[in-house]
Amino acid sequence: MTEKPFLQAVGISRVFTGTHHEGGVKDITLNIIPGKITAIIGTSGSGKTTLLKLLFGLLSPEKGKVLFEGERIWGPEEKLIPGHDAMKMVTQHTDDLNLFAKVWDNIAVLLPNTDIATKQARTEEVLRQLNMLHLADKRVFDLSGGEKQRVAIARAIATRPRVLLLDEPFNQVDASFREGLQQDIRQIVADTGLTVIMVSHDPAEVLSMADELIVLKDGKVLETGSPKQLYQNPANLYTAQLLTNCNVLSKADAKLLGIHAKKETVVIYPHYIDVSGGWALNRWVVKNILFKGFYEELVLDHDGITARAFNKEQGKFKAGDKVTLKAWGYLEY
Ligand SMILES: Nc1ncnc2c1ncn2[C@@H]1O[C@H](COP(=O)(O)OP(=O)(O)OP(=O)(O)O)[C@@H](O)[C@H]1O
Repeated sequence: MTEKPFLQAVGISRVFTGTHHEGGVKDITLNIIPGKITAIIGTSGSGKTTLLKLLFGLLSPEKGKVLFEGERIWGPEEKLIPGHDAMKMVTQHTDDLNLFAKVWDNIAVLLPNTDIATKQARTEEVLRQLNMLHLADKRVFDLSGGEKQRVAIARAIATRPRVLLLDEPFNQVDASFREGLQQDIRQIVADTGLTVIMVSHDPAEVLSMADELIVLKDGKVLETGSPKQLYQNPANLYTAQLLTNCNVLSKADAKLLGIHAKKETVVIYPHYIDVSGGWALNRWVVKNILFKGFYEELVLDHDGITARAFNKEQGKFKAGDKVTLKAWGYLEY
């Protein structure tokens, strides 16, 4: 017997027609890999949240269907409580928390009273997984935004859903907290086989957290692949620009970095550019130097053409220096 696909979208569309533009998603077919983290990425308005809501059952597709292990996911027009029991969703708003109850009770309340020992053990386990055990007796009201977000995720996984959908869950969380939470979610996925589908704007986040990326453009899937594949070899310029802050030059301008491309548009990641101060081909001028911690970003100009390069030997250049650029890697479109 062949195994049923896990979570599938089959030709789903949901289009919103506005006065100036059309939004939503159009004719999407995809398979979510079980036990992995899939991130949906795309520019603002590309349909990420719409796709997440369709997968979860918060929206009904106009065309096509969403299937969980072969079973249709019903939307709000079709079922009083839409979606599937095996799925839980967390957004950046932690609305469903009981602010005046303790962290412990926010989790425990979701678990059945039939076996108190099991209920206690599960609440403790979930709080431990999210590094919240030391805050168990605090009221949610007194927690920081990042801690509240952890409680929201703990609540979502308490009843052991098989799929967790996250819509920009780390938006309100500061950088240091964010990294810890990302690692904890990766650990939970590794330990429990939970499947996570997340929407994120942050390239660093999706690159380090996801196993699989779905790139959306104008409501359609443009490409899919692992973060490494799509970072190193994106099939589309759009994807390269989503994942990196890259230089995009014309074929003619790229010659100024020693590139002889065949196609019209050349993408060069800033860390693929060597900057040297030799005499021979001093064509570029250092316009600005931005301190970035362990490296600096050089903003360079050549008669109105701008390029950015990273330099780890801080202090080597100053504004106004004439330099030579040599790219040792590039992509062309
Ligand atoms: N309920 C709705 N009614 C009308 N238009 C909608 C509705 N929901 C979404 N849209 C439109 O559909 C498009 C896609 O929206 P969606 O929220 O899915 O995009 P997104 O990629 O998640 O954007 P962002 O990154 O800005 O959150 C947008 O143009 C949006 O205005």
